[in-house]
Amino acid sequence: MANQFDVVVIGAGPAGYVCAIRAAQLGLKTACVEKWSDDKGKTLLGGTCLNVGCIPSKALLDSSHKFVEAQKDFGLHGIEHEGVKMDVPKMIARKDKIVQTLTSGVGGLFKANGVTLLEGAGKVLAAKQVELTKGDGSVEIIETANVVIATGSRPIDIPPAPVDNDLIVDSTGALEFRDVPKRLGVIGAGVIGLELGSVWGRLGSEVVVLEALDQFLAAADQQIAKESMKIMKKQGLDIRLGARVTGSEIRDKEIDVTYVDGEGKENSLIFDKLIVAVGRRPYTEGLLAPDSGVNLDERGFIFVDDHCATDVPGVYAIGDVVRGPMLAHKGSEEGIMVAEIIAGQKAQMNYDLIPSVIYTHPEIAWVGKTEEEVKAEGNEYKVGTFPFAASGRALAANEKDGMVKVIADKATDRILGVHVVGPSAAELVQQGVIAMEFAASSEDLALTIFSHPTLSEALHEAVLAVDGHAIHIANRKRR
Ligand SMILES: NC(=O)c1ccc[n+]([C@@H]2O[C@H](COP(=O)([O-])OP(=O)(O)OC[C@H]3O[C@@H](n4cnc5c(N)ncnc54)[C@H](O)[C@@H]3O)[C@@H](O)[C@H]2O)c1
Repeated sequence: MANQFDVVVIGAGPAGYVCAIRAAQLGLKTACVEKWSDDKGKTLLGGTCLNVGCIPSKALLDSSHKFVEAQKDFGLHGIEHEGVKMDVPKMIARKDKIVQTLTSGVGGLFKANGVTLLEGAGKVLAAKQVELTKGDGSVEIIETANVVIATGSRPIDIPPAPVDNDLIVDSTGALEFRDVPKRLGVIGAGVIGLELGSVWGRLGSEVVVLEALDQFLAAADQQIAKESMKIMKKQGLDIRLGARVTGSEIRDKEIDVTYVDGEGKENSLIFDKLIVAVGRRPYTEGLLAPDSGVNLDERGFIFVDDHCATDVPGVYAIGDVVRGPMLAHKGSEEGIMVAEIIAGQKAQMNYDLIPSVIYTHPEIAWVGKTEEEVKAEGNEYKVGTFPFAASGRALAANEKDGMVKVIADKATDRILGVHVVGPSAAELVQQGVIAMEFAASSEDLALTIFSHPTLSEALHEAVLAVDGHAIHIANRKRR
């Protein structure tokens, strides 16, 4: 039978929908399969990121930040106010409206680019056929020259704290609280735990974050992690490291959580709500027929090479369902790479320069290597740092917490890593991503003119500090 499509993408999250749009742009006859629907049966596009992840959490982070500013910071500016209150259902409704606008926007982009939306669950069969099971239970077999799997990830459940979607919730449930819990427990001081803990903490919850590891933000540069921990504790987040949750019991609308601390002592805490944010796992349930030929790795991710090709020629996998950081922008770039490869281009992606961001306030962001990684590699390196407390623009904005840190190779001066905790860290690190993508040295950035007064000047000062030339701080004496 002739192929109905050149490409069938399974999953319409930021990896899948971007791949489908790029494939269609390149003249490939493209379909995208999506099974997620709302309670009225309407298909929801955009995946975790748009529906229950990046976008709704940022909406709540922005609302809760404005609330804190109004409550605590307006007075500093001489803005008189009293009785600032938060209408939680209104905040949630604003978030829902943003999500709805963006998800329907993806549908509009599919139409504009000629991507066919196939509503239902996709399954990869042998010989690259895709089985589509629709909402009414009917099944259709789709013939295609290429398949791209982009089915994403799911929150991990842990036996000591099973999610009941009432008192114990995952990251999705934590976006839907109708009022502010008085005592909020969070299991996991990862990205989700810190972001959602911040939202509800700012609105008035007493937040305790229980983290099994002894180290805070183990993947981040540890100087930045320590600075971040200090700032978050100052904001009132009670972060307990080395705290391994061993059990939970629901009694009378309360959760009694037990955890073992660093000394091996058992402790217990009572919460009104508990968020479980202990990581995500690849979502492959019901996806692969036994004879599909697509293999998983030992951790359950779809096994792919550097170009996202699976073991079956013409079948690719991208995004959270394959190795690498579970980040929307990583999945989207993989989607573009794969669409271009299918179209016959020689596309590749630079996995060394994927930026990471934690959208707390201030934000924590980085790209490239941490000082710990550079040290472990044994190469000589230079470090420049600059605190926001010495930035005029940061002081004017009442944003003096945090710092910029730049690491450069001692011999070549090439920038190896840019790490920021502070105001607009995500945007500042993006400048580092661009510089590193062009293999810049710290001197290249030092010779660049930065507008005054901007937060970006903190990055300029940090690269100047790499060679002891910072102007607005005392440089460390060179030995
Ligand atoms: N801003 C962003 O880019 C963003 C936002 C949200 C999610 N994400 C991605 O989604 C994925 C999931 O996020 P996450 O925060 O759930 O995972 P994570 O892996 O970032 O953090 C989970 C944390 O939970 C801890 N943990 C595990 N079991 C525990 C236990 N029994 N008791 C106490 N602590 C325990 C782990 O040590 C870890 O520090 C990540 O890959 C993340 O990068 C990214």
